Amino acid sequence: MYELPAFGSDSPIRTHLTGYDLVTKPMLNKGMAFSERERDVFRLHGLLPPHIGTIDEQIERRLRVMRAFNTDFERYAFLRDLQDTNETLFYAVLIRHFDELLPLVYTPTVGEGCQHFSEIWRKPRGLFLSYPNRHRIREILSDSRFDHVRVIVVSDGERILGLGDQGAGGMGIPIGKLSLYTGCAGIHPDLTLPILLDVGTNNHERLTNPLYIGWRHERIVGAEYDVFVEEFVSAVIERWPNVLLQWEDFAGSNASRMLAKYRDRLCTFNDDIQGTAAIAASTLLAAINVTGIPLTHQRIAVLGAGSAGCGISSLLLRVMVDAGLNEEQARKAFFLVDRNGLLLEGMEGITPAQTPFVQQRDVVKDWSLGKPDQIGLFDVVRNAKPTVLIGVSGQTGAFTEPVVREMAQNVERPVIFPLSNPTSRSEATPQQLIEWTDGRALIGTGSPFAPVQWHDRRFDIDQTNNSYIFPGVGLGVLAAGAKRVTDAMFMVAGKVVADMSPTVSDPHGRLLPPVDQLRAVSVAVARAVAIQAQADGVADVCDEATLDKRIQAIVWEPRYRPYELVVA
Ligand SMILES: NC(=O)C1=CN([C@@H]2O[C@H](COP(=O)(O)OP(=O)(O)OC[C@H]3O[C@@H](n4cnc5c(N)ncnc54)[C@H](O)[C@@H]3O)[C@@H](O)[C@H]2O)C=CC1
Ligand SMILES: CC(=O)C(=O)O
Ligand SMILES: [Mg+2]
Repeated sequence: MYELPAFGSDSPIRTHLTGYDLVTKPMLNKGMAFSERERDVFRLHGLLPPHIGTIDEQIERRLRVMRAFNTDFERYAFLRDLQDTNETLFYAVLIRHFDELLPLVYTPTVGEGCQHFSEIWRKPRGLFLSYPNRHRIREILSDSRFDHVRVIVVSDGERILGLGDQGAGGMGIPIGKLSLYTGCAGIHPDLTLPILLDVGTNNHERLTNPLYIGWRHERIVGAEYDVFVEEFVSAVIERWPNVLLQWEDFAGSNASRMLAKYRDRLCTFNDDIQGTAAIAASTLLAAINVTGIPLTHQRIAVLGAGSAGCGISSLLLRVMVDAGLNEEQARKAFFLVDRNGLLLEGMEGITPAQTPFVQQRDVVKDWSLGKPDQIGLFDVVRNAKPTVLIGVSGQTGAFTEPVVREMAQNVERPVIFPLSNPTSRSEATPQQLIEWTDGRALIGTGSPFAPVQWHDRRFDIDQTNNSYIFPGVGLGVLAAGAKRVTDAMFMVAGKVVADMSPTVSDPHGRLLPPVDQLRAVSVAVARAVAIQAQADGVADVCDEATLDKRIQAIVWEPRYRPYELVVA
């Protein structure tokens, strides 16, 4: 149909598509920017209005239309449509206006996008692998349109951000994540494939919505679920032996089980566990530049001991061990609080991922508690006096005023990360945290928040989101030709972002580079990840200059190339 050019280059794209077939192909459509000569050669006269435009003009036109909508959800739907109509233009707008567009194509608005996915579905993008089609997975993947695929993001829609089970509507997340692979790391859209494993939904609203696009069935679970996922993964390995497979927004134990099961069989990682951990570490390391309290002296309370909570704790534990603590000392610094309170030895239902972080009963025996039979977050804050408080519970407002004020009494600069998404699920708002700590809190949020004005000071709010990590990890994996993804690759990714923190040179600076620098961040992450992949023996070794060339050769810029007609 058309040949992918070397991505970094402006060499012509060769295609045999003409006329309507050309302008309706999102990856080739240039709208009114087709030149006079191209209109002659590709028989576009009449299909397009006579005006010949530029991409800059198109960006302005689209922005004007987008801004005229009343709601962000309408803007989301508009941008999804643009992506499915003219992909180059979609990315050109995104990259030039990251600040404005990231919250629309990603969190928080993508959450609404998933909730209302069935109402706005218009054109195929990615693959829905539905349980009733389980015998056809290989056939579906075999389509030649997917020959170039190098990165897959897959979800089963069960834990979409903090919004719970969205069934097939969860497809909005793989689409959004892969938009960031292209937007932040320049991975060409044709190398990416969003996949939704449609194994049913337990969301009653979705099941009873006549417009619901998914398989109308309660979720399959247990052995049937595992066999289905196995069928999917083995078909993926067969079709693309070197693909990078990212697991996203799987619920509860499925996330860690699937990662453990497949991480040695293909090049794969779980973003909620590993990507989140890396950016939480970056933000904490940046905060340490401000507080001066070394990592080895930090006490860390985590609300929500699920995928993200355990992933963050595991990586921070490793970083603490690297900083000089032994493992036993480091474990004592973690206080993980889940639905039933602080994780304690002997508690029922402790998962394998939580096991390293259960506290000894001895530690809490003299604590003063609100209720004798359960140790809640307030009790932890009062007694353990954490220096860091991280929220990955999906529970709106769980960082209450008493909790935050108590923490601020014990710590000069409380480090507080309400990481749950979307905005409506945040454990506290930055405004609250600043007020309750008299402006002393160092804050990282999962979703974007506007700057906070407090007395005569303005606080920029940093977005502690895995979007700083996964696009660069993907680019690094591709550039290195890595066969597996190691934990150390996430560790270095986290450290690189910390090294780019404005706090390295300015203790009053913001914690993270602003999101409009995500392209530079992703390239730096990619470089470090690729070098680590080589050091870990999961990629062939090459010198750094070669690596840089490979990264440059992959990074695609959204601009129009000239076209050449291939006569069949
Ligand atoms: N900022 C970021 O980059 C990321 C943010 N997240 C957010 O973190 C949240 C959790 O994600 P996962 O860990 O993947 O989900 P998960 O479902 O694996 O874990 C959530 C945990 O919170 C616990 N929980 C629920 N209610 C609670 C309560 N009242 N008190 C204490 N614990 C409670 C659950 O029992 C569960 O263990 C979501 O809102 C998600 O959007 C997740 C990944 C990345
Ligand atoms: C950011 C992300 O991956 C989540 O909230 O699940
Ligand atoms: Mg996620």
